[in-house]
Order: sequence, then structure tokens, then C-alpha cells
Amino acid sequence: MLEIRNLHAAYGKAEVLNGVDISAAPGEVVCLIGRNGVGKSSTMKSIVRDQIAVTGGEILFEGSPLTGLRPHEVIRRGVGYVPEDRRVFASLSVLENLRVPRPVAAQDRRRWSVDEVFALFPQLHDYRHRKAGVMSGGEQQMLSIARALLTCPKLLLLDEPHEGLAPKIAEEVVDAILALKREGVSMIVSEQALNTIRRCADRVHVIDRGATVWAGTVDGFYADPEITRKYLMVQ
Ligand SMILES: Nc1ncnc2c1ncn2[C@@H]1O[C@H](COP(=O)(O)OP(=O)(O)OP(=O)(O)O)[C@@H](O)[C@H]1O
Repeated sequence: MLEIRNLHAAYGKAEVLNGVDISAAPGEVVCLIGRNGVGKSSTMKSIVRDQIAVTGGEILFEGSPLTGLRPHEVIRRGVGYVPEDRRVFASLSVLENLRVPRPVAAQDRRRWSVDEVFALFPQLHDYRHRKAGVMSGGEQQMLSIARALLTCPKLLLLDEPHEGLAPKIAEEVVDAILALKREGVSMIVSEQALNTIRRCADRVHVIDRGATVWAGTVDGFYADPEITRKYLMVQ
């Protein structure tokens, strides 16, 4: 479904990715992990062409390169994106935010209606007339995921979905990820919480200093504590 090979990318002249390799198969949840600042968000931004320039390597989605596409074109191909900063429209209500994505014409994918995303996140239904700007971080996160689902993604990119959330709300986001997994949505999740990885992930890619340094199954990841010590602990 997604194949990234030897990705290089830069903000202006500053190269921040220098050899990222990632693969995700249909239905899989792949977690990207690594310390702060190693390039997880930049990898996701490279996929959707958000702010960053891809300077080398390949990103293939369903066998076709995403080269030269603009962000909305990548999204129309079937890549949903929930950025770290969520980007809800603060002055619009929940319902108005959910009406922003344009209907998708493609027949070959699972479609999501507003009612279905409300079933996944009942709180959003309760707050449907509330302005997004006054909602909590967790509610805004749910809204951002819900809005991305309405683009009917085949692959959903979730960038640190638990960042800054209270533990109980973070659990609800994990539950939502698991519900989406049951629906067959493929996901790449940038994640720091090891217990979330244990609950959700099929495979793990570890990033360090702009490159993939380890990739394997969740079981393989937990079987080798050296990976955590070397690439995740603060040194
Ligand atoms: N808009 C930007 N302009 C210039 N440099 C940036 C920009 N965004 C990120 N960087 C730099 O790129 C590098 C990778 O950052 P990135 O946000 O991808 O890391 P991350 O692994 O997602 O970490 P975090 O968990 O802190 O978000 C860092 O050195 C960061 O300072």
C-alpha cells in the first residue's frame, strides 16, 4: 500500500530526513517511533507534501509515486492526514468542520458519513454545534480524526495523536484507533507511548536522526530491549 524508500527531505536548506524506509500493507497499523526531533512528523509531512521538500528517494502509494502532487491531491488519492497540531477551524462548529472535506468520487474505498464518525466519537455528536476553538485538546483530536475519515482514506496518518492529552482521553483515542483497525483502515501512527504500541501496532519502524534504524514486528520490538535503550531513552 505505502512504500517509502531512502527518503530525503528538507526545510529550505536544512536536510532533516536522510534515509527513511517505511512500508505499510493494507489493514496494517504501523507505528513510527523515536525520540523528539528525529523526523517522525517530517516523514508524515513528506508523504502529504506539507511544508517540507522531498529531495530524494521514493514514496509509492498503491504502486504509484506521489511525486509532484499537491497536498489535496495526495489526500484525494486516499491518504488521510491528522497533523500533530490538529488544525481544526476554531471559529467553526464541529458540524461545520466536518462539512469541510469535499465528497470523494472514488468507488474503491470505504466511505464514511458524518453519522458514522459521530458513532465513533459520540462526544462530537453531543458538541456538534459547539465552536471547535473552545473544545478540549482531546475533543479537537477526535474532530481532526473524524474530519480526516470523511476524506475516506485508505491510509490514515496520525501524527502523535496522544500529544498533550489526559490519560483517560488518550485511552479513548487508542480505542478509536482500534475501532478503525477493525474497519480495515491502514494507519501510520507516530507514537511515543509504548503501551499504545503494544495495543495497536502490527509493525514498528524506529527513526533516529532522520533515518530508519530498525523495522520489524511488535513482538520483535519487545523481544529486544536494546532497541528501546538505544533509540528511545533519553541519553
Ligand atoms: N518547519 C520546520 N522548519 C525547519 N525545521 C523544522 C521544521 N519542523 C521540524 N523541523 C526540524 O526537523 C527535525 C525533525 O523534526 P520532526 O518534527 O520531524 O521530529 P519528530 O520526530 O516528529 O519530533 P517531535 O516528536 O518533537 O515532533 C528537527 O530537527 C526539527 O527541529
